[in-house]
Amino acid sequence: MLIKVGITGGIGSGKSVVSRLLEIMGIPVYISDTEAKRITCTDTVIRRELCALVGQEVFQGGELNRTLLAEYMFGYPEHVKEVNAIIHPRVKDDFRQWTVRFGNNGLVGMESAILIESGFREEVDFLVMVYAPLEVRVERAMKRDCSSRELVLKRIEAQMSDEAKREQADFVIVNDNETPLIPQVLELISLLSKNNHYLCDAKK
Ligand SMILES: CC(C)(COP(=O)(O)OP(=O)(O)OC[C@H]1O[C@@H](n2cnc3c(N)ncnc32)[C@H](O)[C@@H]1O)[C@@H](O)C(=O)NCCC(=O)NCCS
Ligand SMILES: Nc1ncnc2c1ncn2[C@@H]1O[C@H](COP(=O)(O)OP(=O)(O)OP(=O)(O)O)[C@@H](O)[C@H]1O
Repeated sequence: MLIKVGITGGIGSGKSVVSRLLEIMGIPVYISDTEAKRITCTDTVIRRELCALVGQEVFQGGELNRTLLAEYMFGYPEHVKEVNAIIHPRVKDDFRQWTVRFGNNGLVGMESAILIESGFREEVDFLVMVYAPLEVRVERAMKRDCSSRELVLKRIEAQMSDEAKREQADFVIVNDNETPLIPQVLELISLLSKNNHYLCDAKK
């Protein structure tokens, strides 16, 4: 059986770092945000529906007007729902098609900050939450995005809380700059792949 593991966590928790480690260890990971952005720019049905919802200007010269879409969405939870109802079903289909290429064995990942909110929980067999304390996340996001504390906190407030994510998760990876990260990722792989055998028996 192909085992699908979801990787979620708030801004700056370290999802991308964990996904990268999994990829280095040979586990393909579907990065939902990247794929959602690709699909949004290429899918004609999404284009048509987004134009009908937001206005024709949402695509300019064939390119998505990210500023306009961001202005339309952020701060308006109803708008976020409407936009996600257009984009996320296509992402779900794309993820399902992506998994087919890996056959019926092994382990694959799906990374998304909004995995639970987007209704992708049922798409994965296990869910891992990457956790870091609030202050660590704020510092990391500010440094990475050259962002202000206020902006990072505003984005954090708009996301589902860590407590709510933890309730839905099967495992927590602590990425707090103190707990060693790689042993946790190795243990996760080992736990999830206990039925996958890679080593040949020397006696057979
Ligand atoms: C709306 C867009 C144009 C804004 O782009 P921008 O470069 O300004 O912001 P960025 O992508 O860095 O996102 C900013 C923050 O908003 C959150 N966010 C992004 N998209 C969504 C979404 N669809 N629903 C809820 N939160 C979102 C991100 O987690 C991030 O913390 C862009 O995020 C987008 O194309 N989103 C659609 C893709 C998507 O649904 N991604 C979410 C993961 S599946
Ligand atoms: N254990 C760590 N040690 C040092 N730096 C780290 C560690 N974990 C994450 N970082 C750094 O913190 C920043 C945020 O990490 P990352 O991009 O993986 O978070 P994320 O959860 O994917 O965030 P977002 O949802 O905003 O994309 C990055 O610059 C990353 O290199």
